[in-house]
Amino acid sequence: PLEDEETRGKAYIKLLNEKTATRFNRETLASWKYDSNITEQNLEEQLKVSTESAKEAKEDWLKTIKFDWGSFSDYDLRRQFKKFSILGRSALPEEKFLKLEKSISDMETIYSTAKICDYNNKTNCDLSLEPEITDILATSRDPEELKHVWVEWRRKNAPARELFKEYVKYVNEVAVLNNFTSNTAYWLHNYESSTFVQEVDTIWEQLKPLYQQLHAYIRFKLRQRYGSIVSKRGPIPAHLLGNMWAQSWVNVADFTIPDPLSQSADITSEMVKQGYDATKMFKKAEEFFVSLNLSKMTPEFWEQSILVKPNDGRKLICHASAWDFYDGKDFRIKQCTSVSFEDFITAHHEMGHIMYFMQYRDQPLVYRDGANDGFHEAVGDVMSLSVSSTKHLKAIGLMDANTPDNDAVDLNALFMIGLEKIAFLPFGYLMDKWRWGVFDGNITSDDYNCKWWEYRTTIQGVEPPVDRCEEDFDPAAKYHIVADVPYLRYFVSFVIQFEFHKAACELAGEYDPEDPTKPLHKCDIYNSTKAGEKIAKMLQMGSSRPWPDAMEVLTGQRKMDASGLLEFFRPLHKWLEEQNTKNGAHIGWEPSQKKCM
Ligand SMILES: C=C(C[SeH])C(=O)N1CCC[C@H]1C(=O)O
Ligand SMILES: [Zn+2]
Repeated sequence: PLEDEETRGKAYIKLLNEKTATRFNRETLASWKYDSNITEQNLEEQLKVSTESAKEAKEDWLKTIKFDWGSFSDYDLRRQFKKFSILGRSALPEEKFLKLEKSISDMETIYSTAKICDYNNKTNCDLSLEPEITDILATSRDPEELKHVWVEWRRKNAPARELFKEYVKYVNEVAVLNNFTSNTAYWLHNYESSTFVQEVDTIWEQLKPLYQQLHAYIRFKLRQRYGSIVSKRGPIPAHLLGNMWAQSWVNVADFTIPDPLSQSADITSEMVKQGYDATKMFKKAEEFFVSLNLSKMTPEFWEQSILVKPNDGRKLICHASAWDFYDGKDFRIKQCTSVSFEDFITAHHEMGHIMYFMQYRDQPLVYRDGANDGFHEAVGDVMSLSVSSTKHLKAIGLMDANTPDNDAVDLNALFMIGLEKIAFLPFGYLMDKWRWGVFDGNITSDDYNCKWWEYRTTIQGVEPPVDRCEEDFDPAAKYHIVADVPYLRYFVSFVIQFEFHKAACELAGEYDPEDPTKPLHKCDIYNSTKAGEKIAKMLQMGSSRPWPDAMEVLTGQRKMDASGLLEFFRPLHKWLEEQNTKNGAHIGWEPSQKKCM
């Protein structure tokens, strides 16, 4: 009878969680070994472990689906069985499984080992994305050099096109084997809402006016700086925005900041001056979490993490990442850290992942995940919103303590955060919009690249510095595309992190909607154990309940909405509108004149 089966099911799922944690630990150790040291042997070992693991997963899955778990009375038991009943990639027959794993690791290896030649010294062809090319895009003000690195990086990644086509075929097969219509539906089921894409579209429509104001202002300033290569009314040339993907504009702050006279020395030079190194950056990030009464990093974290690019000549994947080894104590970050404010923020971002891993480590394995993927990306960023406030930068000595506490200084700080957060939104939106089109078959391999540029020009308002064609494959210039990492999580994160920040700031007594002397953008939750307590409670839930239940614990709300972000940037929005009116800047952009054949 059912109650015996439900009792048996409880015992079964407990063992399955423990067995799966051990298997995930073995898999993750093999992946770490390859990602942190790209060699044929480490790849072979990694493929062997994941193939072995897939076989075990399938055997377990065949037992799991035998239970009539849908009729169990216990919600939690049903939820665990439901999650385990989705087998994932292990559903593929072995040789296709291997082909899929290999196509992804081959694409990632092209990306992680690609090098280009130096524009100013053609004999040096040893420039990697991190740190060399990233630094050039951040600091060069020579449009020809910027064009060179932009085009060359894409030329070196175009060979991923054929591998990507094969990847699309196999991930769609995995989706169908798991009873999803395509990989799009498989990715979206993480958000447990049949209307999630509509919710995202609605939020983007609410945020577009703010983005258009920032875009108009930045285009005006770039035209002042670079002249007619920046048009008055067209999209912004993507290579001039200080970032390989134009997804963050913080590196053009020096000539666009609202009040240059009130701008303190840029934080990066302060960090260099004060002898910051990678370890100090991560220790500072840990200090922030500990100030909220959240956990310290484990000894294994400091022993096993890779916080600076190894200089022993090895090849590795430098894209920053945080790792859970599913044993409750081994948690690591791999980041090729440069001493810069941008990387200081990323350090907080990655440590936010580690914090989440630690907070939910006592959950059953199947719940050791974000409430949705956006939650996982938001944790560290919530801390960074406080760290980036003038109040905090002064408190940790990265901004001169004598800097006056006035609106001009606060507007500069708000502008800096806007160059990161507002600029990102259309990019965070279009990355998966394009991939959903590809997985659903609406975008065929004949128009991968020109559809990509259609979205980039119409949604993000940026254009390539030179004409493009279908032989190019510009999406592969972005890590997440070649590494099979969904991207909607970052758009979701950039919206909900302001809801979390707003709730945390109220708990910390740092923000009061009725008190104009406590606006949201001046809030710093540092040392607020009250805020920390609620954040911890939300994180401890992992994915044990649908994400609105987790959000409700911290914010009292159950919906993703843009009001927190719009409230945070209200003063900047007003200032941008005034500036654009004063400058007669065109709002929005006309179609690009660049070709894509
Ligand atoms: C830092 C990470 C590792 Se989860 C990252 O990929 N991010 C963080 C912000 C957006 C996205 C990107 O770099 O494109
Ligand atoms: Zn992340």
